[in-house]
Amino acid sequence: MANSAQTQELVYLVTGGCGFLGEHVVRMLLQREPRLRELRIFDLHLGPWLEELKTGPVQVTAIQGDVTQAHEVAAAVAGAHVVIHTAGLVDVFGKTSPETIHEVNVQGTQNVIEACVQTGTRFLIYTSSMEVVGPNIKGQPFYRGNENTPYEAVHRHPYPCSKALAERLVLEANGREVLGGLPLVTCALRPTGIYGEGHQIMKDFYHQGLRLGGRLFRAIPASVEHGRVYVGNVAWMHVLVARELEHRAALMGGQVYFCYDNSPYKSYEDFNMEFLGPCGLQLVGTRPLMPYWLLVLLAALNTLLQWLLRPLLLYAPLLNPYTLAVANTTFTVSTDKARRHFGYEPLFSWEESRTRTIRWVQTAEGSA
Ligand SMILES: NC(=O)C1=CN([C@@H]2O[C@H](COP(=O)(O)OP(=O)(O)OC[C@H]3O[C@@H](n4cnc5c(N)ncnc54)[C@H](O)[C@@H]3O)[C@@H](O)[C@H]2O)C=CC1
Ligand SMILES: CC(C)[C@@H](O)CC[C@@H](C)[C@H]1CC[C@H]2[C@@H]3[C@H](O)CC4=CC(=O)CC[C@]4(C)[C@H]3CC[C@]12C
Repeated sequence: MANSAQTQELVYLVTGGCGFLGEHVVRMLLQREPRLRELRIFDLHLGPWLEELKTGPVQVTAIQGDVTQAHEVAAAVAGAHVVIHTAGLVDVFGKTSPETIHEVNVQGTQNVIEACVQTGTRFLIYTSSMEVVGPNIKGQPFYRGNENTPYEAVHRHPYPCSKALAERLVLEANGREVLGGLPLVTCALRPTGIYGEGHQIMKDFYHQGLRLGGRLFRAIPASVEHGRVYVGNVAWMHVLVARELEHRAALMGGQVYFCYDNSPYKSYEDFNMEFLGPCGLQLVGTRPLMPYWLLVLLAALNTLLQWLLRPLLLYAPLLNPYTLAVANTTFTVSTDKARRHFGYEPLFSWEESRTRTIRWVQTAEGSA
């Protein structure tokens, strides 16, 4: 791609391009990748907002498709220079079966890899997750760790298991020969908890607070740090990796990079209050209002209720044994690998990220 710096001749494919992160990646590419000729957006559910993107100089091609269907993936990948694979089932609430999570997140990723090999696409960026590392099932803290920090990554939950398997497939595919005889170059990005415009869980917390008279009740000690990263900076890292991967293939190929920015280290609940507080909510309690054993009991009760109600309706509350365990285990990163390897610097400051997110919560709720 070296000779296309001045001309618009690149074709990118973003899988999951209508999702929370995917939409930001799509918009960031249109704003900040001048070499784009065509941007393909592949998703199971296409958003109506895509229509507004079709008026610009870049050809925007919306493709309704399923990553579990190899032929649909191959048709979408054929002719693309770069694939950014964000599509996945982000389910830690028991909404879908473990089999479905595996089929989408693992088999779907395998289908993307094979499509690149069979059609000659050389650059594949995979949206992995912090969950590939932890928190592990032993609840061991990962305190401001980096990509080389020793940590026993042991999982049981279908979601982290699927992300870990998919990431391994992507990294192992680095160097495979693609159609045309050149090597496939892959890398994986590991966001911590992404926040920002479009974050459904943030909206769920907001609605929960409204239902409780403007109050949320602390369940997790403030001392338990949880890594968070602004969606715009995650999108920017994807764009930057896609731009640099060819020229720095020897350094970046087969590598993993945590997604990070200058968002502060706080507990998950305290971090959310950076946005929900200015929207009128209050977090009650400087310490957890309930003993941990009671939270464990309530989480287990939610699992029982989910199972009992499943024939009638989907009951998927925020509190379940997995989300409680994850929220209650410190997991934060401190790294500069992305800066060292491809010159990444956050595009949005903490102040900008916070303001944009507050504005979104306010308008999203206002529109609702
Ligand atoms: N939300 C977060 O805090 C984090 C997310 N990630 C990863 O980032 C990626 C995007 O996550 P989000 O934007 O939060 O999720 P999301 O659910 O908002 O977006 C996922 C997109 O993938 C699409 N999709 C799902 N199944 C599909 C299939 N079979 N075929 C085609 N498209 C399909 C969905 O329609 C959706 O548009 C995922 O791979 C997730 O594992 C990683 C770390 C943190
Ligand atoms: C009910 C309370 C215990 C409340 O504090 C629960 C919060 C809980 C819903 C979230 C706490 C940590 C979140 C996860 C974390 O950010 C890592 C993630 C990475 C991903 O790839 C997908 C999302 C998630 C699993 C994220 C999901 C929500 C939490 C478990």
